[in-house]
Amino acid sequence: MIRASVVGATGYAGAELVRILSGHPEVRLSMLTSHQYAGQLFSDVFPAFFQRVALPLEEFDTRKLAECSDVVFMALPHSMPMTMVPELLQGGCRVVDLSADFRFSDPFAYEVAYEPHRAPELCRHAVYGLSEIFREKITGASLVGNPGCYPTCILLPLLPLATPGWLDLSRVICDAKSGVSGAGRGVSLATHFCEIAQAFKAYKVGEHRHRPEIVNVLEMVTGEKSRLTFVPHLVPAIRGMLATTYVSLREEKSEAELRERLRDAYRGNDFIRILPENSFPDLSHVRGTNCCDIGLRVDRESGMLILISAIDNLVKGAAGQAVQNMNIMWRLEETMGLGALPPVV
Ligand SMILES: NC(=O)C1=CN([C@@H]2O[C@H](COP(=O)(O)OP(=O)(O)OC[C@H]3O[C@@H](n4cnc5c(N)ncnc54)[C@H](OP(=O)(O)O)[C@@H]3O)[C@@H](O)[C@H]2O)C=CC1
Ligand SMILES: CC(=O)N[C@@H](CCC(=O)OP(=O)(O)O)C(=O)O
Repeated sequence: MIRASVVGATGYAGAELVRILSGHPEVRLSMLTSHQYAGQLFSDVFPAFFQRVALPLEEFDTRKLAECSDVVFMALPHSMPMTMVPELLQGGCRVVDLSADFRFSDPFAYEVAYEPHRAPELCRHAVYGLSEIFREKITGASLVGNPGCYPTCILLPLLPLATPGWLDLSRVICDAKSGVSGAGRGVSLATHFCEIAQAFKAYKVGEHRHRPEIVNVLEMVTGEKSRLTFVPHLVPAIRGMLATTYVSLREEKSEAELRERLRDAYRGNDFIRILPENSFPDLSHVRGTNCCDIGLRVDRESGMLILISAIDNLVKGAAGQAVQNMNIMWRLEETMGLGALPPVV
C-alpha cells in the first residue's frame, strides 16, 4: 500500500484529495495536516466523512510526514510549499504539489508571474503534471507540479492540434468560466453567496497568472512563440470549469479531421472524451469526475476553430489529476480510484 498524506487537508482541494484517496484501493491515508483545525478530527470539520475517515488533523511536521508517507500531496496556497518541499524530498518522500510553486521549470518565469522563489534549484527538477501529455516524465519524478485548473482545461484540447503545426499560435483567444470553489474555502466578500448567486462576471481580465503558465507549456511543447488573450469568468456554480478557445487554422481542416486527430492523440486515455459531431461539453457531465470533455466547431465564416472543453476544477483541475499523477509515479492503473461518474442531476 502507498502511504499518502495531505498537507492542507481542510481546503477544498485538500478535502477532495481525502475523498478520492480514501476510496483508492492501493492507498492508506497516513497524515492530514491543518493549522487552524489541528487537534480535531478530519470528520469534525467535514461531517460527511463521519465513520469513513477517522484521522486527526495535525500540525505540519516535516520529519513526521517524511517518516509516515511515501507520497505527500501539498494543497496549500502558493509560496508555502516551496519552503517545505525541499525537506520532504530529503526525507525520502515523493511530492505532488497542487500550488503553482513548481509549475515553471524556470524560476524566473515563476517570479515574473508570482513572487521570489525560495527553492529555485528545485524548479528544474520538478515535472509539470499534465498527466496525458507528460506521462513518461511523471513516472520517474520525485516532485510533480500539478497544473492549474484553467491550464489543464485549455491545454488539453490545444496541444494535440498545435504539435503538428495546424494552429496559428500567434493569436489564441480564450474565455473560460469557473465555479466558485476555484477560489478556495476561505471566506471573502467576492465569493459571498449574495455576491455570486445571481451574478456572472469577468475577472483578472488579460492579467490572470494562469496565462504565463499556459503560454509557457504551449511554447515548450511546440517550440513556437505563442500569444494568448485569456479572460476568466466567475459563474454561479460550485464546481466546474468550461473554456472556449478560438484559434485560426493554418490550413483548412474539416471538423472530422480535427476530431480524429484529437481521438488519435488521446486513444487509450480514458479521462479525455472527444465528443461526437454537434455535441459540446456541459459542466454537469464532468462534475465529480476526472474527465475532460472536448467539443469543437470550425466557423467557416471566420476560419476560426472553436474548441470547447470542460473539467471539474477540483478533480481533473486539482485533486483528481494529482492522484492520476501518483498512479503514474507508482505505475498503477492510471484510472485507479478515479472511476466516479457524475450524478445525473
Ligand atoms: N480550488 C481549486 O479549484 C484549485 C486549487 N488549486 C491549488 O490548490 C491549493 C489549495 O487550494 P484550495 O484548496 O482551493 O484553497 P483553500 O483556501 O480551500 O485551502 C487552503 C488550505 O491551506 C491551509 N493553509 C495553511 N496555511 C494557510 C495560510 N497561511 N493561508 C491560507 N490557508 C492556509 C488551510 O488550512 P488551515 O486553515 O486548516 O490551516 C487549507 O487547508 C492552492 O495552491 C490552489 O492554488 C489548484 C487547482 C484548482
Ligand atoms: C474562481 C477562482 O478564483 N479561481 C482561481 C483559480 C483556481 C486555482 O486555484 O488556480 P491555482 O492553482 O493556480 O491557484 C483564480 O482565478 O485564481
